[in-house]
Amino acid sequence: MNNLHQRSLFEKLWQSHEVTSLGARRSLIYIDRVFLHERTGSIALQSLSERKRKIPRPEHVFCTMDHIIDTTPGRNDNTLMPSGHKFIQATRYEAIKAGITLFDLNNPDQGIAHVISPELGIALPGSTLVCPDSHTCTLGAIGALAWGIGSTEAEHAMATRTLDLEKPLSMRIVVNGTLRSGVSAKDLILHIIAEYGAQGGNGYAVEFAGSAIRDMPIEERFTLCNMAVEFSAFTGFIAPDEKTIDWVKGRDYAPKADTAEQAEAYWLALNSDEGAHFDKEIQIDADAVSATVSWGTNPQHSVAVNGSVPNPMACDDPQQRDGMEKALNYMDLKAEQTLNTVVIDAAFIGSCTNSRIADLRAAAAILKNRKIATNLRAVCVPGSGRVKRQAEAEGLDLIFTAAGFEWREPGCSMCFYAGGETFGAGKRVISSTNRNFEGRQGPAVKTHIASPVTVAASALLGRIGSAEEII
Ligand SMILES: CC(C)[C@H](C(=O)O)[C@@H](O)C(=O)O
Ligand code: SF4
Repeated sequence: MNNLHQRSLFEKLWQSHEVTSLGARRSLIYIDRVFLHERTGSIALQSLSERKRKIPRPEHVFCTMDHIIDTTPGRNDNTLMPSGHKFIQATRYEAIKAGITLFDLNNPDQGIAHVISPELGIALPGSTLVCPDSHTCTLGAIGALAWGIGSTEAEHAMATRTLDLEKPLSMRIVVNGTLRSGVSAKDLILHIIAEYGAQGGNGYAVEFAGSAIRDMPIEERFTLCNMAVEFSAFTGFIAPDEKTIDWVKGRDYAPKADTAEQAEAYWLALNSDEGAHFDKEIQIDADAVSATVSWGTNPQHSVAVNGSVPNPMACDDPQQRDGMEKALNYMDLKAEQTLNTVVIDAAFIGSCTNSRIADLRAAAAILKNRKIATNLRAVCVPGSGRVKRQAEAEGLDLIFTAAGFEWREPGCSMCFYAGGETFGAGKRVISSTNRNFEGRQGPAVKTHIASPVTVAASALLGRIGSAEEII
């Protein structure tokens, strides 16, 4: 039974940040922290400074270099993106002038925005954080209300600490049961998007709940929420629990001493009340999820690694059928072709989806004492300087390089061609990233998205394959 006192987590997060109602589902929402990167943040900073607008609370604004920077060892401001160094230098100049915190190329804490903002305790449970980048929803994993905005909104948020927002509808995705061994959050989110469509979350703020989510380590929760935007959701989030508190505790920008205790008690109360209303609910059986890989040009085009490419003729919706046919054509695949016979040219482990320490450990466990297939190029790019150092302290870098992977400096790298890094025209890549759109990883590149263990296993096999085939 619903009543007005029973509120969903989303209601609690929204109401605790509502400065005022602007009528007709619009509210002015208080923004706790703004995060920027050099690709879009530089534009917002430059525009603010041209209009002579100051950032009144610069201590709440942070900026990293991740998108277009070079990720090869010994890097400098030069990048494969034509005139990319100008973005980097403009970001540096404006960030210093505005007095915000900058994680510059040589900063030991530099990394991908969505990896470092929780890692440093800048994103916190119960807080609002915005960034001109669509994967800001990643931070919902620890119970933050975080979403991607445009550069103009970023200017507004920096200048006023508020944003005028239309309230999304609420959805709860309840995942009960247990994910099978070798099946991770990445497989789960690809499964959900394949099942309910890339538009399935459009207009909704999505809470992930259920026993499989409670059982999930925090690092996998980041992966799950990261792809809420690939489901077209406004954002995705998970109620904080003891695991969240342990993960956040003591981080650089997290509350300290007495305020930490108060904050932790508050965070633990941030969950959906029994009987709270949701505009939509979906139930997923975790036991039914297999290791999953994309075959097409949209994350919705995903199937079990051991399965086969669907036949567009079997699809009733003419628009979707057309999309599937175009995707098969671009990906150079045939309807009903078995996926684990598809030969790959390259493998990539990295991105804000899967470049945290748990991802690298999981991939390294598959690669240990093994070698990647001949004629295959494989690259691993840790998500942050901290992840990289931790991995090196554990000897994971040596496992990757002994297997034949390149080991690089933190950044978005081959997740997105914006920085110019690519495996080369027309190559077929198995990738731990979140987007498989045409040209996403470079001209004519064919991207198959999968979990880090599937990427590692496929790199060894030289074709798409699951970890089950290795162990
Ligand atoms: C460049 C940036 C705005 C973009 C985003 O919004 O997500 C990028 O990070 C991506 O993954 O496509
Ligand atoms: S790693 Fe990829 S998805 Fe994530 S912010 Fe960078 S470009 Fe976007």
